[in-house]
Amino acid sequence: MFNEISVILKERMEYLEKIDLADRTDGTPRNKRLRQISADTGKFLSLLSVNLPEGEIIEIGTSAGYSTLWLAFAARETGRKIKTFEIDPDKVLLAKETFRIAGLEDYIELIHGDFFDYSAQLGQIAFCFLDAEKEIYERCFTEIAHKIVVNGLIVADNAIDQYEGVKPMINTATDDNRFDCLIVPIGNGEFICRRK
Ligand SMILES: C[S@@+](CC[C@H](N)C(=O)[O-])C[C@H]1O[C@@H](n2cnc3c(N)ncnc32)[C@H](O)[C@@H]1O
Repeated sequence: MFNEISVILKERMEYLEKIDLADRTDGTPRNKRLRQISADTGKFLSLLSVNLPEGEIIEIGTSAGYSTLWLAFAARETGRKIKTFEIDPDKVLLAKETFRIAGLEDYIELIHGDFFDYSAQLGQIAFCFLDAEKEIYERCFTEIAHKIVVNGLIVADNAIDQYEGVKPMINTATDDNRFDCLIVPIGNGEFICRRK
């Protein structure tokens, strides 16, 4: 999977990595920064999502599509499709560009809007990557927990570097007997919930 990343795709990933790095120091306002996952986290998401049960694969918080690309490698491998949600119009434009350049549009459905306006319409979910504002993590968990299929996963980013923000979700999920949960120290810390 990782050996099949094309030169064009690698270049787009490096381009986004550079913007993300510059964002962190050049005074770009927080809501306009790309705030991407690390490459290691991306590989981890690919590996986790390549062997999923039946159900939707979703991402909450697309930004410019960097994390979506990693999920899309697995989707290409397995012939599946990701639904990714992004509320910010400028980031939607960047993400569209990313998916077009990467040639992975067939494996990605980009939805411009607030995730909560769409969550009720979702069917059974096999995988959710949660990477939006930390204040909404617990609500996202509550909205989707009952839709996660057996052996399905929720993976939430920033469980270590923004532990206090993610804590309400961590506590709610850990207390929920339907899930086995663990924080994995990769990238910014990934909180994984597996539906029993
Ligand atoms: C941390 S960034 C996502 C980074 C991206 N996952 C990556 O690694 O490339 C969080 C994104 O979530 C988006 N967002 C926040 N609340 C949202 C909501 N309710 N629905 C959809 N997107 C939302 C923000 O606009 C922002 O672009």
